[in-house]
Amino acid sequence: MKLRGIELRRVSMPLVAPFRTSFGTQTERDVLLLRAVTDDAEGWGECVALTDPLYSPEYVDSQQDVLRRFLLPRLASPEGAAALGRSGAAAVAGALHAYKGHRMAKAAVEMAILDAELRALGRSFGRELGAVADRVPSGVSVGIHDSIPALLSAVEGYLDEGYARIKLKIEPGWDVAPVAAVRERFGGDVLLQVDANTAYTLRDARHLAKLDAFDLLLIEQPLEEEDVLGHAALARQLATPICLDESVVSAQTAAAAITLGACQIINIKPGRVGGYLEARKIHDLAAAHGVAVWCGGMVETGLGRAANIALAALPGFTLPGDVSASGRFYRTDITEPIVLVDGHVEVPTGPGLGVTPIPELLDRVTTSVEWIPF
Ligand SMILES: CSCC[C@@H](NC(=O)CCC(=O)O)C(=O)O
Ligand SMILES: [Mg+2]
Repeated sequence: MKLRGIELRRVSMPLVAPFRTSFGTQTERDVLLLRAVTDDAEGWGECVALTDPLYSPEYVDSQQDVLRRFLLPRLASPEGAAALGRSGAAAVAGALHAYKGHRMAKAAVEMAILDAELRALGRSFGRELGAVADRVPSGVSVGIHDSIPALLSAVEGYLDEGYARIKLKIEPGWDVAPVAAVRERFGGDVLLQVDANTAYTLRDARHLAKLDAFDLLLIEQPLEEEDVLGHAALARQLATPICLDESVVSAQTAAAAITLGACQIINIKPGRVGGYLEARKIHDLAAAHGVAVWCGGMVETGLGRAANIALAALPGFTLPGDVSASGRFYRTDITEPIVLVDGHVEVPTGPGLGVTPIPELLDRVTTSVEWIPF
């Protein structure tokens, strides 16, 4: 693997509707894409950092900066180039380990190099990661709405589209009532879960226990990301399984959370944990402990979406993921749109990601391009 350089490209994609969570409302996605150019092929990576550091410490400008000033020069150094020459994408995490954090930037560069490597080999992401299915069920994430009727209308639309599972964003003041209304309107058979994005504290335990009445699959990240012991205490007070998202940033933190009883389920997001190879490690670790995992989403373009679907096809991903169709968030994706068929999305079979940006669509949303030569 000889890397000639990496393009840092920013694209701005309007969302089809505002997406409100406990930490804010998004109306467009400012995405950092990486294009790795090697002697044998080109590969694409997607950095999932949001515009503001409200989901995690990373924000998109910080990730472009850390790539430009630290991560890419390290990979371009003689040691980095030698490691890449020997082991390709498998060398990226080790080569960048000295730099703390910035996992979303590290994940994006590993993804781009892995994509180039696999395209050159003619091997798909799914084949490389260990996919055991050619399609996976898709859940859908539903934001906080202005009213219960508006929420019910949105949920009805997603159920009509065939989504296999409904996830409701919640926050203090918008939790028990919307969940009860969805259960009342659509019945007990709908697979239903909630995501608080760290909005509660342990003092809310008795209130959160009211959600036990609604047969939820899980409660995702109720407490702040570093409160692992708080999640363990909360798990002892709730019947509904606790699922961690923001708290799990590596296989190490996944092991600690499982051992401490802080979670019974894990939402795996490759960008959050530093890449698809670390994501697979967490999948393997969770399986060894009998912990179910599912693939989370960060409102990715079709590039990240395609890679997530390949990951979601691994055997331990036993719950529907946030791997929804492109149309959930975007009127026009930068790739061929990912579509929902009978509640499932197809695992791409082509080399690498199996999808590539459509040049004219990519150019239409591009806001900047920066070339980093190696
Ligand atoms: C902008 S919200 C991103 C984080 C959120 N992601 C989703 O709700 C799923 C988004 C998607 O389907 O891509 C989560 O905490 O799980
Ligand atoms: Mg979440």
